Amino acid sequence: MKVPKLTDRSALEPLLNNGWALDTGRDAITKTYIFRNFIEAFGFMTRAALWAEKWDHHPEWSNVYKTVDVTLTTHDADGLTELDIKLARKMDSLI
Ligand SMILES: C[C@H](O)[C@H](O)[C@H]1CNC2=NC(N)=NC(=O)C2=N1
Repeated sequence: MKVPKLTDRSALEPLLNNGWALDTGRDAITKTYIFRNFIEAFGFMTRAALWAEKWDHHPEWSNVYKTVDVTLTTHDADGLTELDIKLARKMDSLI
């Protein structure tokens, strides 16, 4: 299903004030989460994965020990959409 690109960029503002940054190379947002240990990091990924699957919207992410690097963008739209805002907010609520 096609989703429209984000036109109201003001929706990004609260996220950019909460650790998210605009990717320099493309229309995406990124955040690095650092947890106390691997189990906390992996627990976060597990919880986020369930929402990603439920919403059929998936992060690009990697994990090294207690660090999780996340990039959100909508591949179908080749850029940011409401789905990325929604998933970013959800991820922030899961830490
Ligand atoms: C077929 C399936 O619905 C699509 O491939 C979904 C899956 N997850 C997705 N995740 C993200 N981030 N962007 C997409 O465009 C996307 N598309």
